[in-house]
Amino acid sequence: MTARMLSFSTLHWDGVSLLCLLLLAASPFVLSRIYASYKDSKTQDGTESIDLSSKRPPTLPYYIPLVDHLIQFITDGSTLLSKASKFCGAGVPVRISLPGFSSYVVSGPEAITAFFKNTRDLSTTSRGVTVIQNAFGCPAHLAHHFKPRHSPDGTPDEVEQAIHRGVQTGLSGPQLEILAGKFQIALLEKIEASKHEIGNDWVDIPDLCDLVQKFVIESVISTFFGSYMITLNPNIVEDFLEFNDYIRLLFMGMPRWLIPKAYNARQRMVDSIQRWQKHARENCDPSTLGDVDWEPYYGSKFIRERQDLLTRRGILDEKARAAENFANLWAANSNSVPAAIWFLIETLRDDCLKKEVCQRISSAYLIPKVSEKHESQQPAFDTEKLCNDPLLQSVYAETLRLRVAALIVREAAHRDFSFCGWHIKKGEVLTVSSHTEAMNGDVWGVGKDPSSHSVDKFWSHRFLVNSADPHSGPLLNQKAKKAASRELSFSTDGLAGTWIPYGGGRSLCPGRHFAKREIMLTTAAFLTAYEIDLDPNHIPSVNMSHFGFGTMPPKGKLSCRIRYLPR
Ligand code: HEM
Repeated sequence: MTARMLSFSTLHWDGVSLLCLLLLAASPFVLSRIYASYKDSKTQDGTESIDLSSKRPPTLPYYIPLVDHLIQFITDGSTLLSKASKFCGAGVPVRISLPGFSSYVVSGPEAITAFFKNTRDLSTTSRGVTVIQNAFGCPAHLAHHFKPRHSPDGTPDEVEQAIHRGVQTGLSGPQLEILAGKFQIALLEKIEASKHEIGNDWVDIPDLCDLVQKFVIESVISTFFGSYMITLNPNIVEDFLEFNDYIRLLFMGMPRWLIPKAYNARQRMVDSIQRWQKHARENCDPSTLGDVDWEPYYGSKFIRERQDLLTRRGILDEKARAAENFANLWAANSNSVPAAIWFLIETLRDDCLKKEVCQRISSAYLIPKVSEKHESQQPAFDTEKLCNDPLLQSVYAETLRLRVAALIVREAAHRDFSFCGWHIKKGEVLTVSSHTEAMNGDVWGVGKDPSSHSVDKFWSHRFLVNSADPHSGPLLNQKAKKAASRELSFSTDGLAGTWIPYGGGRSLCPGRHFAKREIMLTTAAFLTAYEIDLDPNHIPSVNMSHFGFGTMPPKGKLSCRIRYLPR
């Protein structure tokens, strides 16, 4: 069997056999590890209590020393994280261990709120450097440039603060609305152009996701990076999707000889981005652009200013700059695109919901003025109206609750400290799992009929509160409201530390406002332009292999028939 024919899991088990042989050779060491594992398992079945006086958090038991929790993390990360969160109950950090890396899993709303608030002791230091190198191809000797820099008092230095401010202002306020408008126009143009292939008669297509992600990713890329990023690199969407399929293995630093296709896809992406950087540098002088919000070379003001910040940070090498631009391109697409697809799928799967959603969308449809010659050059939807609609917001929040599985990581960068009464040493890492909290049956509301709306199922109305109905709303124990009204309102009240698809604290995802607009506009544009019939015999399932890396996409292909709606 050649290395190419081996699946990753086969390889892994071969590795395990090899490890067993090595373990025999190193038996004294192994025995002590097995004893440690046995000790931990005793604490689990309650025959020996955890030594609270040491104030060191417990470890989740594992049975194969050296491999520790690796196999379970790879094969079923969701169950591993859930076990860790239940091991000693909410609020007790529990250590899980992978070869060369270990982390304490933090669970429960109070502990997670403390985790996000403690920006003094917990920072994001280590991950950026490893990720920019492993996943985005920054040359190893330059990766240290991406280490956040601090002033002597431990606070981020001037350039770090400028980067943070740049992301916040570039993705909110007036710039956000410009980006959302650009995105909407780009998407509508692609849908309009598809009329040549999808006419008024039904067409069978093998995978709806392919169609949606092609249109949405291209629109996001041209919104942020300018139209030349696409014209210079016509295969960028395909390369991105292939790269993204391997993201987990790349993040983990899997060597090239094991995953050559991943490295090739990554290289094509880096080459494309470098081509774009060179083209923009040669054809556009940013110093002449002043306050321009968008132009075709660098795209958005946000990305243009980011290039200047890279220079101020001393990152001059083109490959290192490409790695950072690549990281931004990935952040802008990897989570929101599958989330947009899920929003559309859930709406299409339920006729009643589809009817309601279509009504809300049509009330946000802006009737084009007769004087407007180029209809497709104008936004068609009132984005604010879409984003404030209670039902659409509930579908959006429920989609993220169910499909986002982000592992939010912080490090005790500066010193030992006490976390919820437990001693964490300098350099140790703490992790929060958004999906584990999203599945916490002690917190989430399940309506009047818990079996239909259990936490593992999609329920479009979960985030809608009817103050006259104590069973409504996202919380199991919804607090009674003063004035009883039958009107449904969207609410995430009481969900701090529980609904956390965007992380929290200082690193709370700055792209969340754009993502919300992108997700809603995608469904609005598709449902207005097309009639889509999903295959009723196919129930879409979730690709859990993306667990830990943000939004988990649908698994496999989603065949459907589609036609352009006559207007
Ligand atoms: C459904 C869509 C999205 C989800 C679920 C998501 C989730 C996340 C999460 C969990 C983090 C880490 C937060 C933390 O450490 O506390 C993050 C960070 C980040 N996201 Fe998003 N994101 C989404 C969309 C976007 C978009 C559309 C953009 C850009 C346009 C973006 C840009 C970023 C950036 C730049 C960071 C790093 C922030 C920092 O380290 O300070 N995200 N995102």
